[in-house]
Order: sequence, then structure tokens, then C-alpha cells
Amino acid sequence: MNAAITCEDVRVSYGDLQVLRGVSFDIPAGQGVVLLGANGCGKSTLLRSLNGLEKLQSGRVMIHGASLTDASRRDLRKIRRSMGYVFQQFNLVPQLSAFQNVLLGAMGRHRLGLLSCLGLTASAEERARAMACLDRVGMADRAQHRPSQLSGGQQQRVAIARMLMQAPKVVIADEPIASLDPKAGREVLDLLWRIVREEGLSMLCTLHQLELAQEYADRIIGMKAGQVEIDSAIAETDSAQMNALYSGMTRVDAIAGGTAA
Ligand SMILES: Nc1ncnc2c1ncn2[C@@H]1O[C@H](COP(=O)(O)OP(=O)(O)OP(=O)(O)O)[C@@H](O)[C@H]1O
Repeated sequence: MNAAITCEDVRVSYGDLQVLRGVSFDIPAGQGVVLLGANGCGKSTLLRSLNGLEKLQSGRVMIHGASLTDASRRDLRKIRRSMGYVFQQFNLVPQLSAFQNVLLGAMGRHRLGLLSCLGLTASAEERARAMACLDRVGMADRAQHRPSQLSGGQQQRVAIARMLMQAPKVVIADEPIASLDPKAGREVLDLLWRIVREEGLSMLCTLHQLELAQEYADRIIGMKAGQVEIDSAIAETDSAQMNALYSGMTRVDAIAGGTAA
């Protein structure tokens, strides 16, 4: 059985700066992993590598056994459609309602045009599914609201509904609660983790709060200066190990010449 996400000795550089210095891990289907690490340790570069946005110097990334590294453009599109994203800044389209933003989630899958996403020509089935996704995140009664009429937590719920509409197999969540207050952040994590478990998805989620990582993750991957420093089940990871990720030389650009192995 293929892992949902496989990184094999992934190396990425920007000029002389070696940012990912041999990153390897497998995330099995159904596992929710928190990625930890200080600012500048290479997390965003790793997340971009997982959907083919970074050119790898060497190594390989596979999603459910399909290699991104040598994929044709068509295959790359197919792999990307199987991946859902949740971002810190929600990335909703401000001019569209919550319902229309959720319809956007089906766009890649069914090649819906703009009019469909505006709800004008979407099929009754698509419209019903979009409403069901909004209902699932507790936002059905706000379907006609625009993002500016919603709180940050509500906008992130809509973004999660859009991700659900896409029916992904793998979820990448990039600091999904960084813009939210502690209460709203916890509600969003509860929702995100519940949906990931109910749908049997695999998730890699970056967080900066160690106590929340301990509470929600099945497993922790911790990076320091472009390398994996911790990779263990949550029950086997202690706070001292996690705190150590944030001390000493944490940034890739702190390493002399950027090339130390
Ligand atoms: N496009 C780029 N061109 C040049 N250098 C880059 C680029 N993107 C990132 N870097 C550098 O790579 C290093 C790692 O950056 P990255 O954004 O991956 O870290 P991060 O762990 O996600 O940090 P943060 O938690 O602050 O988002 C940093 O030194 C950064 O300046």
C-alpha cells in the first residue's frame, strides 16, 4: 500500500542557500501530522515541494505513489486535484459569497466555468453538495455572506468547506490558525481534525503552538535548519524535544555558507 505522502531525500536550494537538506518521511493514509519548526527552518519550502512548486535539486516526492518529480503536466494537474489546502489567510474570493467560494472547490475537478462558480449554471447536484459542505462546517446559515461579513474563524470554516468540496485525499494546512484568536483557533482545529478523521484523509499541518500540536497530532515531524530533527508518534514525543527545535541554529540561513550537511 502506497503512503499518502512520500519524501525521499528531498533537497532544495535557492542559489547558494541549501534550504531542504535531505528531507525524508512517509505519511500513511489516514494520519494527521503536525509539522513544527522555527521561522526560516524550511517548512514553507517543504510544503511547496509537496505540490511541485519547487524544483528539487535531488530526491523525490510522491503523492499516493505518483511521483511529482517526473510527472507530465497532465499528471501533475491530476495529483494537485487530489490535494486540498487550508491557508493562514483563508484565500477566499472577496467578491463571492460563502456558497460561491465553496463551489470554487469543485472547479478543478469538473472544469466548472466562472458562471458555474457564481452558482448560475452549476448543476443542482453541485449546488446541493456545496450547501452540504457548508452545513458540515456549521456555516449553512451564512451561505450568502461575503468573506468581509464573516469573522476570521467563520472564513476559515468556509475555506474548509471549499476544501471538502474538492474531495481531496491529502490535506496541506499551512498555519491554519495563525490569524485567529485562541478560541476560534481551537474551534477550527477541532473541525479540521474531525473532518480529516471522518473522511479518512491524510494531513500535514504546520502549527506554532506546541501544546496544540501535542493535543491534536497523531505524529510530529520537527524540522531544524532544513533537516528533520524529530519524527515520532505523539505519545513518544516529549516537550523538551519539541522545545529544542526552537533553540540554537534553527534557520537554514544561519548555517555557514548555507551548505553545511
Ligand atoms: N523564493 C526564495 N528565494 C530565496 N530564498 C528563499 C525563498 N523562499 C524562502 N527562502 C529562504 O529559505 C529559508 C527557509 O524559508 P521558509 O519560508 O521555507 O521557512 P519557514 O520554516 O516556512 O519559515 P516561516 O515559519 O517563517 O514561514 C529562509 O532563509 C528564506 O529566506
